Amino acid sequence: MTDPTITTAGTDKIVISHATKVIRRRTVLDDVSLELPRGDIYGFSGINGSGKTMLFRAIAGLIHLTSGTIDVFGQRIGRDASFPAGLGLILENVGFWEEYTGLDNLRLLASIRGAIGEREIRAALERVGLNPDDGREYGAYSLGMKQRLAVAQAVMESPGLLVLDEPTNALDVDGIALVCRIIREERERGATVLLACHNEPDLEALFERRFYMADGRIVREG
Ligand SMILES: Nc1ncnc2c1ncn2[C@@H]1O[C@H](COP(=O)(O)OP(=O)(O)OP(=O)(O)O)[C@@H](O)[C@H]1O
Repeated sequence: MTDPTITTAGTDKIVISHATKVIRRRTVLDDVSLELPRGDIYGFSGINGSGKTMLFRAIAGLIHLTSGTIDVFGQRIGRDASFPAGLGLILENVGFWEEYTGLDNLRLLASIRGAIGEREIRAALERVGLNPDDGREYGAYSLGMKQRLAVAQAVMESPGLLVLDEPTNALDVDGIALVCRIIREERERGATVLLACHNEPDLEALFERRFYMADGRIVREG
């Protein structure tokens, strides 16, 4: 029998309805409503503090909305699921273990879901140009290597939804081109991609729809 608490409408889209978040009497997300069909690359632009990261945190289930709802492919976040099933995430301040190598970091993260094994983990590292057998600890990585590892962990489980907040931070020209290629490949695989960035023409060229945010609101599309 179908569980009546599971939302079945909109299984092929992300539906954000009047999403509002107030933190210490400041409205940081203000009545955001969007429908994002599965399978496209959606870009979010806006000045610092306009609410892109807050929106991404809400979609990822990392913050609870003050009011409004977010349904990801038919699952209401915070009710049917704590976070979207099959989520790959890059957000600032999402940490790795400093004293472990990149490979050991990914092994630990992969062990949470148990969905992939050693072969996929190594392939994810190679895909972002990191050597799986590099013995250095994460704490000794350069900023660009750290960002590459963040991309590897986001894509390693072939997620259905990629939420990428400034995924090319700290990357050189080659790194940016590589991440753009990976995002394009992920989209071709069928992933839906939400992407926030600042003046990154290479990333912006990937956007299929683009939303501008200001003061916690979507102010325009285009
Ligand atoms: N933990 C917090 N407590 C209170 N306010 C916060 C917190 N985190 C963010 N904010 C506020 O929420 C608003 C939206 O911030 P957010 O990080 O979503 O912006 P952004 O568009 O991602 O900016 P950036 O381009 O700098 O990453 C800002 O005014 C910020 O000061």
